[in-house]
Amino acid sequence: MPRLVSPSLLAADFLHLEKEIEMINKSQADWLHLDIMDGVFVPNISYGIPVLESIKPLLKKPMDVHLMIVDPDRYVEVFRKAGAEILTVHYEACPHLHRTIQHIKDNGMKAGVSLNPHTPVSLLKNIINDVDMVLLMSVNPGFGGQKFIENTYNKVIELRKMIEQQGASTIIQIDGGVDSTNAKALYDAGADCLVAGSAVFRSKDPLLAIEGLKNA
Ligand SMILES: O=C(CO)[C@@H](O)[C@H](O)COP(=O)(O)O
Ligand SMILES: [Fe+2]
Repeated sequence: MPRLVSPSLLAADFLHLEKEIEMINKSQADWLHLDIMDGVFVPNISYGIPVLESIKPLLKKPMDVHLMIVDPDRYVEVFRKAGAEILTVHYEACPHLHRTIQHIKDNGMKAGVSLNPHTPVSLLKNIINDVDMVLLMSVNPGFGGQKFIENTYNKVIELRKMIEQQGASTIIQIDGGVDSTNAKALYDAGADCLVAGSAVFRSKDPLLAIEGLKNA
């Protein structure tokens, strides 16, 4: 199984984004995680399209875009044009999830679906073979720097079992409160990709923090 690390830009120094992107390029990070929040689906507003467009020419890694917005279908083309390679939508925001996933794939991107901490993994049974990635939220979406929810381990194990039983090749991504204290246990439980904001950008040595997560 791959061990991927996708640092979340939400915890970066926004006054010096160029420096932060150069650090990501030099690092062992596999992707860059970009959190888009609309103040409606989640009680916070982050950053948007112009920031992604500015970063794109400098960034040498795939853009892993996590949409925490209502009606994400409306913005699929916009995020492809802004440079997204992976586009993840929330289960809770998509009444026609199968159509939304198809829409993302038709635009040449990998499609992900994210579950809030209270949303059961079992609800993915009829979509798991169609998605490239499942993002399990290990905090309530909307903010960085929150405490990891321990029940996430049970969800990872259940999801890994579902993926194997249904012969899918879906990547399991974990997002929220990930750091050096839980990274190894998450990989051991069956996670493929760890998102980390504070643990990377707020650390004294972000390059080392990324290396630590990758080799946990
Ligand atoms: O999607 C989100 C929050 O809603 C995340 O991607 C956070 O940005 C992760 O930050 P840390 O919990 O690692 O500080
Ligand atoms: Fe995220």
